[in-house]
Amino acid sequence: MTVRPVYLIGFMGSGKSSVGKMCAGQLSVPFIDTDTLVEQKAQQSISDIFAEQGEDRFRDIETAVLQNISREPSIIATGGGIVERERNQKIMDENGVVIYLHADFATIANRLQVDSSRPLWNQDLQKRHALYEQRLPVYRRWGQHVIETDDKGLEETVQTIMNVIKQV
Ligand SMILES: Nc1ncnc2c1ncn2[C@@H]1O[C@H](COP(=O)(O)OP(=O)(O)OP(=O)(O)O)[C@@H](O)[C@H]1O
Ligand SMILES: O=C(O)C1=C[C@@H](O)[C@@H](O)[C@H](O)C1
Ligand SMILES: [Mg+2]
Repeated sequence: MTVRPVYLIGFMGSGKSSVGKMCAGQLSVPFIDTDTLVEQKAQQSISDIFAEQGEDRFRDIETAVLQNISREPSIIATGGGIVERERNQKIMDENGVVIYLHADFATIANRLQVDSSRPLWNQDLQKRHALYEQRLPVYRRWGQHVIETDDKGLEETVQTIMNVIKQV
């Protein structure tokens, strides 16, 4: 495997946390989730941070935790909005390999239909869709590798990521 961290990027529900954890297990490297680090740093859930401190403050904490993650080999699941701050691209590009997990909006809507822990998913359909459309080109630009997940289950997505990692 690459001697550098692997950063998974993609929209909410693209599978970064679930497949990231599985990949790290197979590779016996640490699994790191920026959302978890943000919650630990703020001592609050993501929903509470958004409600009480606002999205801008959430983004500040997110960039700070991204910057501070060890540069040892690991699998890092980023938050879906990591592309909201330009600086995050520089941090990831300089330190590791960036893999974009793509899923169509319909696939995501299907995966997240019962979810209420994501404040930006928990808004009306038009806004969610606009957010998706706005971010899509950014994920594609930032991803050094792109993995299509629509027609893949968790296991198959993990195997595809492993194949990419073997080659970098
Ligand atoms: N390829 C897949 N096949 C089937 N289910 C999937 C797939 N990828 C993700 N899921 C399901 O979608 C849900 C959300 O996945 P996950 O939490 O990993 O997304 P995420 O990219 O980490 O989202 P966020 O940006 O909000 O952290 C989970 O229930 C997960 O099991
Ligand atoms: O897409 C987003 O902006 C977010 C995705 C989640 O991973 C969390 O980071 C939070 O809910 C915001
Ligand atoms: Mg996640």
